[in-house]
Amino acid sequence: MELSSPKESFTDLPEESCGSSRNGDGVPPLFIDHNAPRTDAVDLKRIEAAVRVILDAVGEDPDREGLLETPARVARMYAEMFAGLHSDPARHLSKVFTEEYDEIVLVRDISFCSMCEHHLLPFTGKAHIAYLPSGKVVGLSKLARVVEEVARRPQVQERMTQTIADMVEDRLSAKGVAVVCEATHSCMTMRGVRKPGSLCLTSAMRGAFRDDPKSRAEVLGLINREA
Ligand SMILES: Nc1nc2c(ncn2[C@@H]2O[C@H](COP(=O)(O)OP(=O)(O)OP(=O)(O)O)[C@@H](O)[C@H]2O)c(=O)[nH]1
Ligand SMILES: [Zn+2]
Repeated sequence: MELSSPKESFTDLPEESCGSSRNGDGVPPLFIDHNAPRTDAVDLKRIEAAVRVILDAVGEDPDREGLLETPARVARMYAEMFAGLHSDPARHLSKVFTEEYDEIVLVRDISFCSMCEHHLLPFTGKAHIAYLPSGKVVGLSKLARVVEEVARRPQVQERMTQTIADMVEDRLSAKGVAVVCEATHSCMTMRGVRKPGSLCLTSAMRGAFRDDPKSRAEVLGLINREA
């Protein structure tokens, strides 16, 4: 199964295609964040038209003053929420450095906001990423960047968790990878079954964390430890 699921190869994207290299008015930005995913690959005009249809269909007047700018706002919002479809989050893991450290590295409580692919409603929570290095480590912020960008896709939590684990395992050649995500799904809290407070936990274990019960228990103990 293709877990990272970009629709094309992004390795050949020109550098300037990453980040908000221009805004809607064609005015150059103050700076270019080369770490940011693309937000310019989304068809804003088609989203705007669709939002007008939705407003009309629910019985609203898309031409009343308060809603005039709403289709454009929603289009920009989707471009932001789905920017991860147009980038390869694993690129953040390309700058690794050598360090003789072979114990657990864990970054906990990385907040994220993703979109459930069934209802296009947000699921929000925290991701915890641990790995056992094999001579190579990566900047800690890069793990958070991977979470931030993988989250910006329509998906289920299970796939998001596995995608992150596979990227870390692959790029760092880690001896073990553990990813745990915990999230609240709006589609379960604000509609449908309406269960506020319910939490979904998913994990993806690779290498030693999957095969060795002691390593698995150690990393889960660190993830669950009181801060
Ligand atoms: N496994 C999994 N399910 C999810 C996730 N996000 C949303 N869902 C579920 O997707 C399911 C979609 O079920 P359907 O029966 O097709 O849609 P529905 O009639 O809107 O379902 P209800 O939410 O029960 O009202 C629901 O049970 C959601 O809770 C996720 O990340 N992982
Ligand atoms: Zn849902």
